[in-house]
Amino acid sequence: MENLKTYFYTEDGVVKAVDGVSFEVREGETLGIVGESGSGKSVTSLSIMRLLDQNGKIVDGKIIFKGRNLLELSENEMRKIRGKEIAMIFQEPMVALNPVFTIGDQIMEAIILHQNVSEKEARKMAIDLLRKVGIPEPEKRVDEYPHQLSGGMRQRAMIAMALSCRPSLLIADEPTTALDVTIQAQILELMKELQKEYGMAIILITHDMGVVAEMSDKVAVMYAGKVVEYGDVKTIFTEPKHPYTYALLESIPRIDVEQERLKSIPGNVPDPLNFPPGCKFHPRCEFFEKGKCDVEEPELEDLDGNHKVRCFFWQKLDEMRHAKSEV
Ligand SMILES: Nc1ncnc2c1ncn2[C@@H]1O[C@H](COP(=O)(O)OP(=O)(O)OP(=O)(O)O)[C@@H](O)[C@H]1O
Repeated sequence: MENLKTYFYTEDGVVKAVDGVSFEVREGETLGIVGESGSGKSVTSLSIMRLLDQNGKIVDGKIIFKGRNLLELSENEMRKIRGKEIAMIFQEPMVALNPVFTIGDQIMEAIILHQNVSEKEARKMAIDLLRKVGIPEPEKRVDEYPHQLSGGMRQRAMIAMALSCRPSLLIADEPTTALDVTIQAQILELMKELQKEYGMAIILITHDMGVVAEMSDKVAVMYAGKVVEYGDVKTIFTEPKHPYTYALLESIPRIDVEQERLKSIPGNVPDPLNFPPGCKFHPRCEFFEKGKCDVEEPELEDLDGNHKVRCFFWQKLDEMRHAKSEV
């Protein structure tokens, strides 16, 4: 993705939901996109699929997938890519699953739409997929309706449907947020196993830094429609440079340190119709400098080719962290 800009045109003004986002994800790799609610994570992924609400428009940028710019394809060509080459799973499987058709019918439909197989073969493939994603008694489950499955099983069924055409890219938007922690761990493990087997790339959207640490190779931290920090997972977790990334990391519960209360980030995500001038994070930032941060917007600075940060004063955070670690 190169300099993607996706705007929404509303009665109250223009919402710059995604404003100049760039990243890269390769075969077999997982990119985590992390940030609070409203930072533009979902709009970024819906832009890749070109499935925006009516009032949304991609106004600039490129999305190069296997050498082709998705933004230049006709709707017909795009339809061949959706679901076959690029698949998506969501937090709430009922968004993707139709309540009036059986799980099997829906997986078979996806298979038949993109592959030249008979109904009988498609049914067998659907059963095999359900088995692969860990659904017990798949021969029986294939004829059940979504409401007959538990939340975790529905999530597995949606993954089966998404994987039915062996996509090269899977976009997972908060895939485990609605599940309890043990099921969450199982689903993440399943995604990792399937990724290894299929060699697919994953874009994982989450607000949970724990999930990012578990799953990602690279991380893009988003704030108010922009990437504020980008790097490999180890760098982001051990050497965060942006005060927002640092604050997100500080708000994860830890078992190695005694904590009376979890830290939260003060203030709220800014109103997209009324972003603050300068750096959009400055009203919440402990390193804010008047006359600079509230006036100019920092560029995404490339620190060493692999690590990028959008902050004028990232050295201040470094100094604070190093001073803390010496205590
Ligand atoms: N159809 C729309 N019209 C106007 N604004 C929209 C529309 N769709 C999304 N937005 C706005 O775009 C911004 C980014 O939304 P997005 O859903 O990408 O955030 P997110 O980071 O995925 O948050 P969440 O974790 O809550 O899903 C938000 O301010 C949202 O209100």
